[in-house]
Amino acid sequence: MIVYDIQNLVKTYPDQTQPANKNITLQIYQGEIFGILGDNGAGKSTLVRQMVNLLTSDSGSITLFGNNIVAVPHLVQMNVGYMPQESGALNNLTVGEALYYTAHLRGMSRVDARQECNALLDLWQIRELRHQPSSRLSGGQRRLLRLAVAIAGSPPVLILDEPTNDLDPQRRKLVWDILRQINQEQNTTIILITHDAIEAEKAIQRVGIMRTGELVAVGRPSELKQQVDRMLRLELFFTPEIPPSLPPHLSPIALEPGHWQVLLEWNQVNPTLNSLNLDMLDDFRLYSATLEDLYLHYASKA
Ligand SMILES: Nc1ncnc2c1ncn2[C@@H]1O[C@H](COP(=O)(O)OP(=O)(O)OP(=O)(O)O)[C@@H](O)[C@H]1O
Repeated sequence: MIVYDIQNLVKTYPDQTQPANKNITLQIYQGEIFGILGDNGAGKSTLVRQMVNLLTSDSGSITLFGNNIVAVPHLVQMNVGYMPQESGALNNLTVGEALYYTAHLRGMSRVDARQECNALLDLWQIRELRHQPSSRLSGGQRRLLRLAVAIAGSPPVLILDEPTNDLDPQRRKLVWDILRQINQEQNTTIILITHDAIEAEKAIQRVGIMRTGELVAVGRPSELKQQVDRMLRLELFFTPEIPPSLPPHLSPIALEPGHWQVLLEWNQVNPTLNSLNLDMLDDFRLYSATLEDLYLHYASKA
């Protein structure tokens, strides 16, 4: 069953010359975890903000469960738990109040909303913050509260804009575990934007990769990886001022100053290694492809 049907979506911000989204067509199916990956400024947040009706589109259409989201009031509010990337305070509500009122507004009785609040405090391991005003939380604590608010009342769809930002490794794992759990137990459809490609690989079932406002690849990671799977990732570490010379047909991706990545066919490995002046390198490593390589492959193609 199709949950979201997005057709030919275009959005240009008033003061911009280039569109932030160019003709995006995408279907999201019930019960899937769909990851949106892409570089900074690729148009990911713009896309999801249109999907939750916070931003109007210039043209194109979005339906949710078969109804146009602009034409049917409250459709998004009743069905979608949205966590924006920016996480300001929730109107000075305490943590417990934010969870209780959200669950109640999403249709739960007062008694059920109180139970939901308690369950969420335990699930997200934030019980000790129950009476704390949300304005006095740390960035990571606020992120967990925002996630808990998004899932309060068990909406059938979640849209999460960078759910693991600001979190330490232990809490990142908690987030991925909980998302997998509610997806499996409640068949919740989860759409998430992430830069956490390595962790996302364990959870997401389909991925859409965006580049300069366009969806450049959509599919299961395993399908998309067939393009790069036969490839190996060579990482080169060197003094930033003295980059190594590579055979001309290879284009390195600069991960940071003095750290390059090159995707190689198997038969290119030996000639490439032989061509390198190892005295000029601090180190090199060779890996098989991951979702992160897939993302770099599609997102950074010229
Ligand atoms: N409110 C705005 N007004 C004008 N331009 C905007 C606005 N928000 C975003 N943009 C521009 O639209 C483009 C897409 O931005 P968007 O925030 O959707 O990217 P993103 O993929 O979510 O990036 P990031 O990973 O950095 O969050 C960028 O060029 C950005 O500068």
